[in-house]
Amino acid sequence: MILEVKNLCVSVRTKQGLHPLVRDVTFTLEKNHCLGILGESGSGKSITCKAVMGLLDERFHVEGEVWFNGKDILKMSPKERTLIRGKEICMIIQNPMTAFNPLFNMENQLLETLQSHLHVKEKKALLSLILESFEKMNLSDGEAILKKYPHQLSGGMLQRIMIALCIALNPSVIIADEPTTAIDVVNQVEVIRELKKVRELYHTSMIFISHDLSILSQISDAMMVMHQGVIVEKGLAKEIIFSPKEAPTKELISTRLKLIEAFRACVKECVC
Ligand SMILES: Nc1ncnc2c1ncn2[C@@H]1O[C@H](COP(=O)(O)OP(=O)(O)OP(=O)(O)O)[C@@H](O)[C@H]1O
Repeated sequence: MILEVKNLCVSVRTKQGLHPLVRDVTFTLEKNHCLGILGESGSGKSITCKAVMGLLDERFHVEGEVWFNGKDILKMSPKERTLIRGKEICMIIQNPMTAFNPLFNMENQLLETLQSHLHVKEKKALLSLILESFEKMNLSDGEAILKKYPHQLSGGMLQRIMIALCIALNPSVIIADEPTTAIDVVNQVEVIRELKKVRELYHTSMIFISHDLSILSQISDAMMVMHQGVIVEKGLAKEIIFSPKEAPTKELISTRLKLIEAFRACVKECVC
């Protein structure tokens, strides 16, 4: 096991006191496995992962344990956490447009990120590492990409650049928080394909968050379902998909199936 989360509780401070957002979340991430976190919007998926990474600010009250390499991330100093983030645990966020600074070209910001995490100053070595990672992500003409600013690249392209950056950092764990939500369906397929490739090439352990069961089913080994801030079901991905036990899981699966059936009927009507 590479990551163990025990009894994680997250509350937000309000004028009326602490308001609970996530309660008693316990799970493990096995080495070289992908854990899919499924749940409707607002069920607590992102807050859970941000808490795991120690990314929540002082407005939030976090309790529990997050064990990584024999150390509890929640007990670490901010400096120790910064050393783990990026180098050991990388996060791919929902909207790639907000992940990059619009004022700098890709070369400047990718170099800066790699320099700060890898402690390598030599620009030439880092640039070749970036270009190598671009190639692995099927991003052709890497040199031209590096000269571009974020607004000159599509969402799908930026998401693949973010994955390439993760590859260059070679972390033990990647947390992908709805990485396909903000991009079109063609790019969604490509991003999933690239993330699967990362797992095959680097044996990276992964947490993949989504409200879309069809996407999760393509990449997850294990799955846990969240509903209103708690885990309602967890197990092997196949078990959850083929024999869901809890009402929120059944609801998510039947809604997805209804959408697929409605789309099929629509296509059939148009073709006939
Ligand atoms: N900054 C914040 N301040 C207060 N409450 C928040 C904040 N961010 C999230 N929440 C609340 O925490 C709960 C869980 O939100 P979270 O973002 O984890 O949901 P999610 O399952 O990731 O949903 P989505 O798929 O829409 O991203 C929600 O009720 C949300 O309103």
